[in-house]
Amino acid sequence: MTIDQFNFAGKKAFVRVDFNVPLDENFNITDDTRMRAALPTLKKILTDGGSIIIGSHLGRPKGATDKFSLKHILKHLSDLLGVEVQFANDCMGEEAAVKAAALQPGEVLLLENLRFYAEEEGKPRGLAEDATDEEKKAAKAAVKESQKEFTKKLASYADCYVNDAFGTAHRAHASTALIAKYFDKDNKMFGYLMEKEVKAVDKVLNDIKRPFTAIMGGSKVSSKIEIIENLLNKVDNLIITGGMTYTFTKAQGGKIGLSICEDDKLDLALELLKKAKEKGVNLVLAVDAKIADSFSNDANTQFCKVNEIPDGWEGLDIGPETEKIFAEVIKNSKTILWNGPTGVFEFENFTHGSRSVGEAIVEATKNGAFSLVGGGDSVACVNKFGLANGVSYVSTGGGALLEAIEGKVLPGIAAINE
Ligand SMILES: Nc1ncnc2c1ncn2[C@@H]1O[C@H](COP(=O)(O)OP(=O)(O)O)[C@@H](O)[C@H]1O
Ligand SMILES: O=C(OP(=O)(O)O)[C@H](O)COP(=O)(O)O
Repeated sequence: MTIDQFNFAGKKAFVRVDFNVPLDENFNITDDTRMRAALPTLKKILTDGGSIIIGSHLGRPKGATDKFSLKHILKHLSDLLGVEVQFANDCMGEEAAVKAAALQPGEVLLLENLRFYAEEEGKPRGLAEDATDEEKKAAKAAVKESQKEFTKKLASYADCYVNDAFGTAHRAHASTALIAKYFDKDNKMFGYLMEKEVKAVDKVLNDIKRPFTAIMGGSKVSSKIEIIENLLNKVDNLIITGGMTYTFTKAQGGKIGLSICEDDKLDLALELLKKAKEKGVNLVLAVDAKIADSFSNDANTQFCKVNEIPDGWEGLDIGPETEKIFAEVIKNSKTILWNGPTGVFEFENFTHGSRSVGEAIVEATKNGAFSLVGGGDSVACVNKFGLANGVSYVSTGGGALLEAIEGKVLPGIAAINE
């Protein structure tokens, strides 16, 4: 079933989108690409005469907090759609059920952040640090059990299910995967964005022009480091940058000061370095860093070798030597995949590295390379630097894009196809 074949007239659609957009300290949206990307699907449903219940997450909350409330995006969503979008303060409460039931054709209801409930991810929360294995097992079983009710309730709001959340398609969560089984095959489908993203990934995978370079940065070290091993089977060059750098530097015995690091991934980092060598993949790491004496745009800064960061300082961007090395590799590539900034690009003083990587990608693209940039923050980055038109394809997925390129079947996609 494709969305084009479906007539939504008189139907209520539960649409899972990825509105996990970057917000500034005043809760202003700094990049709305992910919201705009879902508009064709939302508009098609409304034009057909359907109504919509929108489900999304925002950030990685560990419970209900104002900081991660989707009410911050409500007004902008109404503006983009040209419809006064209603809001349910709790995706599970009575209010959500009543408002969903009362929706008339052309109306839209946005549910509060689904991740305010542990059931969305299906992982227990609030476990004591010293919890025993037995307690952990019991907590996991309990949340898995209550997840069924949670999923069923979400499904009960609608007649059909549309998954348009490519950015979250690599998560086997209640609203991205489990929910699909509550709809028969004629009432569940991908939205336009999902269709477009899957086609773009297929295009790359079916015809990889070499050298193929992947650039992985950002701050989601633990989820992305796991992806590297499979990517090593696909790429010729792998540039590791951003927050991921320091786990590799520390693993090799370097001094990283206060830089972000995943201590339980040090062995994995060493193993990946070894595997890259065995497979003949050129794994490129930073040699220098722009360091700061606090996590702030106004911090004192200096450049130093990446493995000689003094105590009390942290690496917030790459240094000029590294920029040159990265640019050289990128400019000699024919396929380029970028996910994750080289530094804390939200702070003006730490944008230089990400900008230089973006510019090198644009130059390579001008010279015939096919370039893909993906991820909420990476896309915000290329937009901020005015480089989006110079890359071949901008994806709303970061981790999802990497996993799709890795060759994995994403749970959000499998759930609809099964
Ligand atoms: N050295 C670093 N230290 C701390 N945070 C970093 C560092 N480099 C990049 N980041 C942060 O990584 C975030 C983006 O990471 P991520 O979510 O993995 O990317 P994307 O959304 O593009 O997939 C940005 O908020 C940026 O500030
Ligand atoms: O922003 C997202 O992913 P990305 O940072 O890899 O682009 C998605 O919304 C998924 O979020 P998650 O990585 O917290 O599951």
